Amino acid sequence: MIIEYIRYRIPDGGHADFEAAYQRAATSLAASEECHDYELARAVDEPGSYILRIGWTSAEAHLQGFRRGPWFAAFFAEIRPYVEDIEEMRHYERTEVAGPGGAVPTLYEWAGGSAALAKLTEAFYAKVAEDDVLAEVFAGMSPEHPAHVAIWLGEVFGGPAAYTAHHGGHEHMISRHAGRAITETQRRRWVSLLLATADDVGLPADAEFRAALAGYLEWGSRLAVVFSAPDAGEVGDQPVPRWGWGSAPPWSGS
Ligand code: HEM
Repeated sequence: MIIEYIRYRIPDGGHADFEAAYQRAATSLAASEECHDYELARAVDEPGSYILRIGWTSAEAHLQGFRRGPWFAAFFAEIRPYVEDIEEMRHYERTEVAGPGGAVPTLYEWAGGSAALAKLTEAFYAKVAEDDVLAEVFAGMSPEHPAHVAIWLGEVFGGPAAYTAHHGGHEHMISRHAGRAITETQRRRWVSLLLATADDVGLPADAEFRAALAGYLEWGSRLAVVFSAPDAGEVGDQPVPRWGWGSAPPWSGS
């Protein structure tokens, strides 16, 4: 994705009209298939300074697609009066420097850290050993497996990158599923048993945490099925994924 930043300096007395014009122009952005997302922010310490951020699928999609497409005329009609107020208009690309700050707890912290995740996977794989669908799948499981999965989950949920540092990272995890031909029945049982175990061991039961946990388990387990298929291709070197709160951040009670 390419990010376009447009900085405006709007003279006194014109701020409300400017924002209203962009509110109308935004319907064209929302409808454009080249536009990923957009956001207009106003400076709090320098009234009249605005920054518009638009995520485009690519610079070419913006310049060749949007500008020549069906939505541009209506968009430009709204913002044309403010073209002279533009101070900067550039396309940017993301760098590796990005991440969440400390204001929102990670899922790892919310869950209770490494001890809580280790308790979860210990209890889970004890149940797996007794399960009519899963026992056979994990019959040859190494004794360290529960601890390793807890370390994996910890890294995915924003804790220490210990699986990457000490356990072979993403590539190793993928290799442990390769060729196992995990079925949909096995996957579904794996997820439902793990969610039930989350209740048993007392992981936070709030709606936001459980939605994020269930979302990751659905996503990850479906990928495990894909990677375990006999005809699965090479995955290549990738970082361990990170999973966050998604659309429902932790409830602060206000
Ligand atoms: C979100 C979903 C999943 C995650 C995060 C996950 C995580 C992992 C990890 C980290 C390992 C490697 C452990 C190590 O380093 O020793 C592993 C291995 C394994 N996983 Fe999964 N897994 C998932 C889904 C599944 C499912 C759905 C199945 C089957 C129903 C499955 C079956 C296995 C098996 C059989 C192994 C090898 C165990 C051993 O021999 O030690 N996994 N998994």
